[in-house]
Amino acid sequence: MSASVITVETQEDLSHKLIIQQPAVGLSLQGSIRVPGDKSISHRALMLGALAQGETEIQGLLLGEDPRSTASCFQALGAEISELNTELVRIKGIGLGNLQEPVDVLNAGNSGTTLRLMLGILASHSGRFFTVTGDSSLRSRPMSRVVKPLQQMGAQIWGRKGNSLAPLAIQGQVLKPTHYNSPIASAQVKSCILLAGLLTEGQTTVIEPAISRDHSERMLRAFGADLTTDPEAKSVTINGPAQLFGQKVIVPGDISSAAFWLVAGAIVPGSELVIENVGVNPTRTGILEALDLMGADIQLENQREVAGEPVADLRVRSSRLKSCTIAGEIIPRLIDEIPILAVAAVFAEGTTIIRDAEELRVKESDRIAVMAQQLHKMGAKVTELPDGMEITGGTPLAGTDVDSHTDHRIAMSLAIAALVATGITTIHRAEAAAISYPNFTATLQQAIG
Ligand SMILES: O=C(O)C1=C[C@@H](OP(=O)(O)O)[C@@H](O)[C@H](O)C1
Ligand SMILES: C=C(OP(=O)(O)O)C(=O)O
Repeated sequence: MSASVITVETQEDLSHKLIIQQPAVGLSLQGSIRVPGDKSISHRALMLGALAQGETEIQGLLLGEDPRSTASCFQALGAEISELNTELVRIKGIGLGNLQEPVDVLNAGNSGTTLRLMLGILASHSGRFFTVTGDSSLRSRPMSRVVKPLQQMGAQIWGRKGNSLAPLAIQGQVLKPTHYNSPIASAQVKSCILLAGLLTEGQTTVIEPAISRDHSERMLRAFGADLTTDPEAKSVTINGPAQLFGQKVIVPGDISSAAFWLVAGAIVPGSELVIENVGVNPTRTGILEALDLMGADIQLENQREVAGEPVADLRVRSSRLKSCTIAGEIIPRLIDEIPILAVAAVFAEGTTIIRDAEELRVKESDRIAVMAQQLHKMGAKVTELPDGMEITGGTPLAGTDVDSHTDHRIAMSLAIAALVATGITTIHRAEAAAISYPNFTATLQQAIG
């Protein structure tokens, strides 16, 4: 209840310790909050704005570190992007095919989306040479999932471990269209190939095993690309070469960031929170379906469409949760929310089973192993499965030292768990939250009053 429940300590190595102390009288979360702009949409708006002819205006851009990485890469490629110090950003596009050859390595930082989507763009810009890298986490994440289909299109890409790990070198080529049956449901793979198809003459098609987020499809169409989708066949086709024209983009709040407050509101007794202006694109709302299955009390209010994306305010009230099984086609629609869902499961009656989520092992950290270890340290009953977790709820959590492993989603999930743990929880390397949610701690402070 008091502001001193939360303290941030900056360490000598500039990492942050987020210390959360349980007050004598239980805290609850109240009021209305806003979450920052959607990260997936922010990346795409920056990239398409850079590639389009004319000016693009983006309202509500996420000012997190990942979109900053995208912006700096596309500045190095020749786009003029206004400073990322307000959520209103203007871009003077360079026009498709006109990227400059940068004189230095492009650095995607911690962002898989930046690197994988950008690879499709770079590979199709013929006659130019590019080198790309990222931080130590990104340099260990698999790139063959995009390198292989790009090579089928004629791309020339080199890197360590059979061209699968960054740093990568790319010699841009005139590509040929492909009909790609992706073995994984990944919006990054789908988007990479569609972006490579922009400059490629003919029809480039991607088929996915399950539907993944469709922000690229929506935005490519809005910028003028000729794109068709067949939801039954789970396929998308782009007809190239395309022309893109600058647009006004309004970025809704990120449901992946809202997920922390949805779970916090559900598990902290006596809470009632409204999270305003959240994107509720059906390819992203797996978290709402999973929490509904668990008995959470969440209402969608003021549902509307904003610049081609569905948006709503989400009201959550605390309730008793029960276990559920999360597997199959829903996984790509809640993939980034699994760490915080694991926290919800700790407070649910019964055993929650999460399967078919092996993708989590190759995110910013191995999110299965890290969440299982850290929640276990706090006293939770969690068993790692090769492709998920089994979590038996009902054991109270006790505050202790936990570590984000420099993964933003882990840092924030552990902070929410700490709200219902006894004593003091110290989250090491909590600064990672700024990748997708720069004001996370301030909002946490605001919500607990
Ligand atoms: O396309 C995107 O913006 C994203 C797609 C997902 O990754 P995958 O495509 O690897 O599943 C998700 O985990 C990531 O945070 C953002
Ligand atoms: C996996 C994530 O992002 P990316 O793949 O872009 O690094 C995420 O934001 O949880």
